[in-house]
Amino acid sequence: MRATWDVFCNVIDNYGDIGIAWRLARELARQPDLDVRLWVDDLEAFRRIWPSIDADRSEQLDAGVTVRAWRTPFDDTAAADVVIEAFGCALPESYLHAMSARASAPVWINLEYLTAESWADAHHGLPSPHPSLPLTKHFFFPGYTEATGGLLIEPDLAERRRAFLDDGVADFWRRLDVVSPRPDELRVSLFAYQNAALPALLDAWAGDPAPVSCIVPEGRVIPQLAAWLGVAGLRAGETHRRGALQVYVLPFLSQDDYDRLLWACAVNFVRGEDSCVHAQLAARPLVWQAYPQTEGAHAQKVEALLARYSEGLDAASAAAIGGLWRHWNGTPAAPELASCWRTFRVRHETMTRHADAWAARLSGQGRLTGKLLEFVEKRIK
Ligand SMILES: Cc1cn([C@H]2C[C@H](O)[C@@H](COP(=O)(O)OP(=O)(O)O[C@H]3O[C@@H](C)[C@H](O)[C@@H](O)[C@H]3O)O2)c(=O)[nH]c1=O
Repeated sequence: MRATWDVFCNVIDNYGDIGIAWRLARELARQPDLDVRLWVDDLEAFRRIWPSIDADRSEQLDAGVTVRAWRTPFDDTAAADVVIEAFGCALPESYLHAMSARASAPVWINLEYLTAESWADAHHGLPSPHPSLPLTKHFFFPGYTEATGGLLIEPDLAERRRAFLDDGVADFWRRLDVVSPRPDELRVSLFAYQNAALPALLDAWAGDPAPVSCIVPEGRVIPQLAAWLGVAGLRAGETHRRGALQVYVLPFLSQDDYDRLLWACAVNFVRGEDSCVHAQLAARPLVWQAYPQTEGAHAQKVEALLARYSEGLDAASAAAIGGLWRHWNGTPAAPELASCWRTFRVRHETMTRHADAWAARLSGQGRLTGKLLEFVEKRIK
């Protein structure tokens, strides 16, 4: 018998909520015997990462997923066998009642934010009974260890990446209207929040002994980049040179094209969660900007992932990557950013080998979709 799954996504800001919910829904829809609906309250944001979405439609089928507009008041609908709320979004009251009216309660899961911190091991899977309805929610923590829910890794990702690297990169640059890299050039992608360290980084790139190309999709970092370049504004399609640095501004890409950008660049500056995971899987060195949290809570997330990621790196490389990550997240670090960049540059090949081994290690461990299916299987009545 086919099982029904409802995934709920409330877009708070940025693209991580919908980016992760969409990857998950697509993966679930690829399983045999699952009917998957994705409820999204901001189809405009969704359309930016997945341009075939029609923001005016209340229901549409895309990539095997039934996409429903999550509106208030909420449409009356039967509750699914499995209900996933992404990142603690509050389910509509009427839907909660539909869940409790079923003969057997659905498996109800709150998909949590990813962290490399060790406490995720102990929190993964914990139940939380609803205060007044006969329903129990379970907390599902993605993570980097066997005890967590794993990472959202598409099973065919490595294969698609290899095929792209063998045969697709030149076409990709052509399609984006960006010249192909010269042999001595370092190509870097930049996806960031506003960042106090950006001017120092751009100075370092402009002063690099070899050419550096920075590929930046339109987004929150653009005003700061324009200020550093000394131009009034920046639009997709513009390119500017300062010293060794060539900047290319791209339109915001589809999620699949953004993955390709991560594969095609030699170094990726990423932010939040989803681009961070997919930059790790791109097997290229990355510099991560965590989503800024009050009281500096993000610094602990950065240190936790850095500790895991740097395992097995030689001391100089670990210091360089650690320095870059800390400067990039506003945490105290020595030496200064330019010096970390120089060391990183010299050790780029070592870092790339390390990134490759790290990606292989991640791909070999438990995947989120598989673990989620197992988790549900044990609880479904
Ligand atoms: C740059 C770019 C990204 N993307 C996609 C990749 C990802 O799926 C998504 C970006 O998501 P993230 O990398 O997670 O970064 P983000 O900053 O957009 O999302 C954040 O939102 C906050 C609310 C969360 O608390 C954070 O943890 C984080 O997830 O956008 C594109 O589709 N096209 C693009 O051009």
